[in-house]
Formats: sequence, C-alpha cells, structure tokens
Amino acid sequence: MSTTMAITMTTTTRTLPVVDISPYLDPRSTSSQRQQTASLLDQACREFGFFYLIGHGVPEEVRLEMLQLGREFFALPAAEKEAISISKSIDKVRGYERLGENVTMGKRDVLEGLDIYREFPGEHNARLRGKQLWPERPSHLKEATLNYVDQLTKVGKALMCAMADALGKDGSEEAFDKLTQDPFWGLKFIRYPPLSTDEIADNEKGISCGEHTDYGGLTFLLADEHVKSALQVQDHEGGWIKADPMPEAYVVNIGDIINVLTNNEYTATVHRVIHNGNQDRISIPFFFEPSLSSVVEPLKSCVGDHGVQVPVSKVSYYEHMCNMLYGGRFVEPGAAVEKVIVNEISMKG
Ligand SMILES: O=C(O)CCC(=O)C(=O)O
Ligand SMILES: [Fe+2]
Repeated sequence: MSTTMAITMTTTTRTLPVVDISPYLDPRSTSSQRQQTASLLDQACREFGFFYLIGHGVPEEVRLEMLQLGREFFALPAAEKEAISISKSIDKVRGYERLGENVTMGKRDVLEGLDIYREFPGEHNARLRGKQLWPERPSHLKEATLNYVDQLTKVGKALMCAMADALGKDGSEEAFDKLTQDPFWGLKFIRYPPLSTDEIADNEKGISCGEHTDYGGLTFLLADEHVKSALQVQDHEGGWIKADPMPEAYVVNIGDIINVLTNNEYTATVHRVIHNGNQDRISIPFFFEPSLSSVVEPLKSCVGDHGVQVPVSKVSYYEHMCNMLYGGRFVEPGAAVEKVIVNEISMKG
C-alpha cells in the first residue's frame, strides 16, 4: 500500500454530534428549546455537515419494517428483480440496479439497489419525471415506502426550518422555506455484500460505494444496526470518521444544494462506504430534495471572506440531478466503465 493510500484509509476516533429535532416537531415546545436545537445544528453543519438526528418521531417498528422489506426484496430470484430493471423505466433512473451496475467516481460500486423517486402524474417522458417501477413482492413494499416517505417528509420540513434558524442570516428563512414548498424526493434500498464477496470480480472490489457528496437537500440514512464500520465521513483535515448506526437515530447529511445556498458555510460532506463485515448490510437513504424547479444561488448574507467558497454562482437543481444521474451512472455488467462523472459543486462523484 502506498503512503497516500495509507493516509486516506485512516479513520479517526471522533464521533458525529447528536441533534434533537423534537422541538421543531412539537407545537408545545418553547423558543428556548428550539434555539438550543438550532445552535447545536449550526455547529454540526459547520463542523461536519453530518450528524445523528433523534426526536424525529418515526416509530422504530416502521424503520425495522423498511429494513426487513429491503432484505426480502433483495432475496428474490434475480429474474424477478430484473423484471423492474432501471433500464426498463421510462426515464431510466427508477427501479432495480444489479450488483456492480451503479458507478461512482469511474468505478463500479459493490452494491445492488432499488431506486425510487417521487412521481409526477401525466408527465412521463422527461428526465426524472417517469413512472416508478415497483416490485410485485414484497407486496406491501410500495405502500410501506410511501407511508415512510410521508413521515420523513414532515421531519425534512422541520429540519429545514431549524436549519434556517440555525443559519440565522438575512434571507435564510425565506430561502429555506422556498426550498421545501414542493419538495422532490428519492429513496433507495441498498444491499451491500461484504467486499470479500465472490459475486463480483476482484478488480471491481475495494470500496462498496465510492467517495461522493449527495446532490440535493438533506439525506436521512437508515442502516442495519448490527453492521459497524461501513459508512465513513470525511472531516476537514481529510481523515475519516465512522458513522456507525445509533439506535433510533438517523444519520443525516447535507447535500450540494444547501452547500450552494449557504456558500459552503454548511458543507455537503464527502462520504463513502467500505463494508468488510461478514454479512450483508442493508441501508435505506431517503433524500429530501428541493423542488425540481429550484434554482439556487448563495445567499448574499453568506458571501464573504470565510474560506472555501462554492465553485458555482447559480445552480438549477434539476440540471444538477440530470448531470449526476444521466452521464454514465449505470453501466451494464461486462461493459467498460468509460466515464467519470464529476460533480461540478463538490468535484467528487
Ligand atoms: O449506505 C450508506 O451508508 C450510504 C449510502 C449513500 O451515501 C448514498 O446512497 O448516497
Ligand atoms: Fe451518499
């Protein structure tokens, strides 16, 4: 292993901060309780761009059921999963992706997935506006997922509101409020086999999901609690912090659009997955996204002299998503991975 590799593999013993969102969900809370949440959130967003979220109100049995549904879906025969392959969806982003088909930073990820996005009735042809492909089994996956999304959408709105208070700058309330008016969303069921798996060629192993930032608003990650040391989050010094699951908490992170809006005061932090355990890991990120029509530029009150500023002056969320999803994200098994998609905001995958 080269020295550079050795450095990038180092994980630190730091842990992510914990934020309690309940004061923003409970109408009986006091303003000082909300202020306390906002202040912790501000620190978490500046220092890490990642934190554990508690007090979200999503029952543990609902979360466990989602993980179980994921497990059941991935255990189905290959042909049944491939019946809803992404390549069969109208807009080519919804449905099942085989192990190794998802590409990050020019390399196949060692995962299989089921990608779900908000649907727009009547508008089927445009990119990201196609019809969702749902599996026939487990039979209640669709209903459970849509209920789960409803619950997390409320939490997403509350967290955006808390974030506006946390930032506390001129125009932040209006800007965050606008982002959540007609939110888009995505949800992905993921199965990561251990990296030692013989399901994929040796030259495609090494990392389960490559370094990247998320593209939109806020990601709420639910993951198998018994699997440790898989998700890693980059700190300001380039070290890696383990983001192991914490009981009853979501691991939440900031996406590119909030990064742009706050001119990098709140960071879209780079993360990756290296799953060396000895059993499968199921994870379910929920992406609470801006409206597809959002065009975002840095708040004037955030433009100043505070270090690294974002490399773009204005970004259309829809175009950013299309750039990230349609330029070689999915590559059929056996085909050469030809392109490295570069994220124009984070310069990652
Ligand atoms: O599975 C995980 O822990 C993280 C997944 C992730 O980062 C993503 O899908 O964007
Ligand atoms: Fe991610």
